[in-house]
Formats: sequence, structure tokens, C-alpha cells
Amino acid sequence: MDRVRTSIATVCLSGTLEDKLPAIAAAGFDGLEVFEPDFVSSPWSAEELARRAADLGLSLDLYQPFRDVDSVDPEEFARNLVRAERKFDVMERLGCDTLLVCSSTLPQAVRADDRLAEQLAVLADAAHRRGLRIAYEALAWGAHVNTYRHSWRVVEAADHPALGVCLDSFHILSRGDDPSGIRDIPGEKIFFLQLADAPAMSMDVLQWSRHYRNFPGQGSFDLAGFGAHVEAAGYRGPWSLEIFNDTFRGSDTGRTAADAHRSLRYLEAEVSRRVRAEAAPPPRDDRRARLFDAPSASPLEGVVSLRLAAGPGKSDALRTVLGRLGFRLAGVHRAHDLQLWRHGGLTVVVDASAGTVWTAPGLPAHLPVLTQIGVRSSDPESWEERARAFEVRAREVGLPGAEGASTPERGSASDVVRLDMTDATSLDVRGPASAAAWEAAFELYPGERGWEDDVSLFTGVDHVGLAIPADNWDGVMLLLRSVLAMTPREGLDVTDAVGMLRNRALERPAPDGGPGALRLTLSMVPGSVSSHLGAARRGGIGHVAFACTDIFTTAASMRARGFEPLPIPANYYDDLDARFGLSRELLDRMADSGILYDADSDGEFFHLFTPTVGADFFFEVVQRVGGYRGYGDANAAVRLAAQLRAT
Ligand SMILES: O=C(O)c1ccc(O)c(O)c1
Ligand SMILES: [Mg+2]
Repeated sequence: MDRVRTSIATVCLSGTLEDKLPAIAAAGFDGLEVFEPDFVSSPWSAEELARRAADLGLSLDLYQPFRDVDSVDPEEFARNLVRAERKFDVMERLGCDTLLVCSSTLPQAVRADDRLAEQLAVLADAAHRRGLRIAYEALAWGAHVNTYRHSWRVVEAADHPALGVCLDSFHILSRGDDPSGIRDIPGEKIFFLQLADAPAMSMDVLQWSRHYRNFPGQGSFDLAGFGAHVEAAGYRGPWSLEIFNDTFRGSDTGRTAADAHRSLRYLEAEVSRRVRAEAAPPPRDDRRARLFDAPSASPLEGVVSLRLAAGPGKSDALRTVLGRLGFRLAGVHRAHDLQLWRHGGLTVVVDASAGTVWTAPGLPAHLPVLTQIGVRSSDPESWEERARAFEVRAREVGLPGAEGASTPERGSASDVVRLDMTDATSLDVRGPASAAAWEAAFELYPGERGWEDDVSLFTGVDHVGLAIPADNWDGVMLLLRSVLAMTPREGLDVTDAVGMLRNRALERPAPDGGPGALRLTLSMVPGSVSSHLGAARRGGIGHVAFACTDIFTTAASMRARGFEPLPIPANYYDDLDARFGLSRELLDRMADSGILYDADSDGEFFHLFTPTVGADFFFEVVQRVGGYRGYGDANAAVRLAAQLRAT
């Protein structure tokens, strides 16, 4: 059976049709929806657009929108029919056979269903005579028809072969409607399917729809459940994206189109899972083969290494902090200005060169920056395949050779597969052979093995905080959810001394089902990818949080190395006392070491912070007690104020 056809409305992308068409084709779409304002503002004739689309192998799947066709005023309805005929002319010339008609938003919309069905049948008849058809869509803010069930009732009553419904996930899910009734619509009467996700928001639904939609996997709708209903109904037309989003309208066209196509692949894989889970016995191959499914990859087994670009300017400050955290300088690279720091099983590489040795040419605007997170896994190649299936570039990397910084990727096979998570930070999946290959590139200090201080205070990396430029937020979210199968937690906005930060944690469970093998907290920073890392924001954002089992012992040990706890005000501990009723003794001990506290129904959380190093980077040490699931976000404003004071 044929694969699902993918389509995208031109309104999703930035630029003019000259920019959009090639980007849509390059991203791998089969077709597109012609958004009328894009056509009206184009110098291309309908024939020219049709020819250009055909040259790129794209079909024109829908012409949209046609608004407010029905009317209680017969003369107005007659005029609307004339208007429709003009659009049929355009569609004939385009070779596009389906017109999207939205439910009316006007006061003169027909309120009687039988009358509305009659008018739609007249319109459908006119379309039919031209070999065209009408897909009727219930806008969530339609004056009379604003639910899919209502649109289907009217279409069913009209009973015309050239009239069907258009289902748009946004209009259905934004209202909190139950989508399971889609199963009751015959698949062949669903003429078109528009897919959009959106972040949870509490606002006027029209504003929400016109400005904040995003691609499947970027928002919080249950689109997999929605898609499973549509599949069950037997719909076999294209899956089309219709995203009105102000940020996408101003972002790189090719990049947005690539995200868009990836989002459909992700959604197909998710729907495929639902369909399989639902059906007993599992659906036959024909149903499954229609939907894309990604190969699974070897489990990730925790963060084992980190790399920080510090440049010559920030490497000393970083060196001081790492030393106080209990890391030791274990060696230097044979050819590059790279330092190897170690603590127990953890490795941190500080890149002190004037460019970055492994990353993009030129240093990011703000230093230090976390450029790499290394995770252990038995089969890195399986990640290369999985990433490729999701159209994400991943590659096996060589170690920086001795030839010079200009050819860092040449060198011995590394057993490392690199995936670009953000513009600054890659995820390096490190296979069993990677550690040895890696070490060979470094000159280890004598006595490195029997270091007298070789106690490991940290059990690993609890989580990593990344600053994400606003225009890359949705793209990163989709990549983490699709390729890495991470699950977002509820978003949280934190208001602090210098503004508001939008935060979102994503987690990927450990192979043993325990807490996160990979936990990331993303914070949205103003600015764009093109300014390399967004505008500077005062205060800490990017960070690495090390896990420990006894934060008081860890704090004492850090202090013995010269670490000075971040001064946390007494008011904070009084407030803790009021909220949690902790013992005075515990509060005093926490205050003494600059430790902050949080608790949820499953456990407790203790954490401490370093001052910021450079623009916004810091380290955190955390101790989770019981099943605490959060990240101590309640303390973010107190932490930030203390960091501002300390730097
Ligand atoms: O916002 C609108 O008007 C609009 C137009 C066409 C659509 O398909 C839609 O979902 C919304
Ligand atoms: Mg729509």
C-alpha cells in the first residue's frame, strides 16, 4: 500500500512562493496547500505556479481558504456563488481539485442546519460541474458551525458527492473536543486533513490559532490519538500541515520546512504505535506499511562526558571552578589547546582554543558554552540510522588528529556518533571503544591513575540546562521528542530579577526504567540562531547539574578545595521553614553551605550552585531523596539573585 502523502500549507513558511516551493520540495513533501494570500501576492499566473510545482514534483492538494459562503440573505448567497466560480476558474488553471470552505464567522451565517446543507449542496454542485470538490471545515470560532461533529452533520445532510469535511486538529483539540467521533465519519467523506499542534495556552482561540500553532511534536495536543481516530475512519488523503506561527513566518524557510517534514514523520511513527497498541490482532501489513516507523536505537546509559568551549579568555575561570568541584586536570591534548578534567567516571574537556576545535568555526557569542554532551551506549551506529530516518544529520566523528585544528574530524575511528541537538550543543553517543580512542589523543599526567584525591563525590550528571534561542525552540523540542524519544514535562515560566524565562524539562528514561538517563532543562532566551547563541541575558541559564548522594559531605569537600558557597539570604530559609516546617538545625546546615530545598509528594530535593562563569554558565550539585521528580524551579529566582550578587 502507498505511503502516507505529505503536504504543507504555504502559510507555514517564511518568504514568497519563490522561496517556499523549493523549500517544500527539498524537505521531502509530496504536495502543498495553496494559501490564497500567497497566490494573490505572487506575480506567477496560475499556470506558472502549476508548472513550477510540477517541475518540483509537487501536487497542489488544496486551495484555501474560501470564507463565509452561506448567508441568510439569498442575494448575498448568490453573490458568494459568483465569487466561488471565480475561484473555481483559478483552481482549474492550477489543476487543483479541492477547495477548502471554512464555516462562516459572520452574523448573517445560516443558523438552520437544513438550510445550510442546502446552500452547501448548491455550492458543491457548482464545483462538481467543474470537476472540483468542496472540503468544509468547522472553524473553532465559527458563528454557527464550530465543531467537527456539526460540520459532518451538515455535510451528511447535504448528501452531495462533491462535498466532504476537512478535519483540522487545531479546531478540534483547541476546544477540548472529544475526537473519537471522527471514527464515525466514513473515510471517503473526509476530503482533507490538516494537522497542527499548539502549546497549552489560555487565550482567545482565534488569536491562539493565528499566532501560536506549531508542528506536531512541538506542542501539547494529543495528536497521536487524533491521528489514530483519522486512520480508523479510513481516511487515505494527504496529511497536511497548516501552521500559523509568527516565529516561523520570520525564520529560515528551509529549516522550518525540514522541521515540518520531520514532524509528520514523528507523528506517523506515533500514530503507528497507537494503531498497533489498539488493534488485537495487530493490523495487517498494509495498514502498518502506510505509516512511517523509525528504527529503534540502543539504550542510552547516562552522561559520561561534557565539553565546554571557554576560549583563551574564560578557561582560567572554568579551571578554578572545576577544581573546586573536585575535578582534577588529568592531561592535555597532544595537538590542541584542550584540557582533560576528570572526576570519578566523569570527563570534562575544556576547549581553551581561540576557535572551537570540534564545533562550528568561530566561538559562540557567550562563553563558556556547553558544546557537547557525551552519553554511553552500546551501539552508536544504531543512532546514526535512527537519526537519518528522522531526517536529522548524525555522523560518526573522528578524534581531533595531530594535524591541526583545521582538520579536527580526520583522525582515528572514534566509535562516537554525533547528533546536533542545538546550534551550540551536540549529543555524542559514545560506544564501548570511544574511551580508549579518546584517551590516546591526550597526554595524561604522570600519577594520574593513583591520584590521592580519587574519591568520587558525584554519581553522575543529574541534568543539563541549555539556553535555546527563541526562534529555535520548537525545532529543538521536536528533535528531542522524535529522534531521542524524550518526553516533555509541564512547562514552567519563571519570573526572576531580570525578566521572565520560559522553561521546559525533557526526560528520557533510563534502560532499567529508573529516573532519567538523560534529563535536559531548556530555557528560552531572546534572539535568534543567526546571532549564534541569542542575545545575552544577565544571570545563569546554561548549566550542568551533578548528582550526589550526600550533598552536605559534598559541600564540605568542595569547601575544603576553596569553594565558597553562594550566599543565600536568611529570608529564604525563613520562608522554607514556613512552607515545609523543616528543623532549625537542618535549615542552619543548609544556609551554611548555600543549599536550597524543594519537595514534592514523592520526595525531597537539595541543591547548591556555583556563581556564574562568564555570561551565563554555572554548575549545580543536586541530591534527590526518594522519588522527587522536579528540578527545584521554585528556587530559580533566589538562585539567580544570589548569582547576580556574587558576580
Ligand atoms: O484562521 C483562519 O481563518 C483559518 C483559515 C483556514 C483554515 O484552514 C484554518 O484552520 C483557519
Ligand atoms: Mg484549517
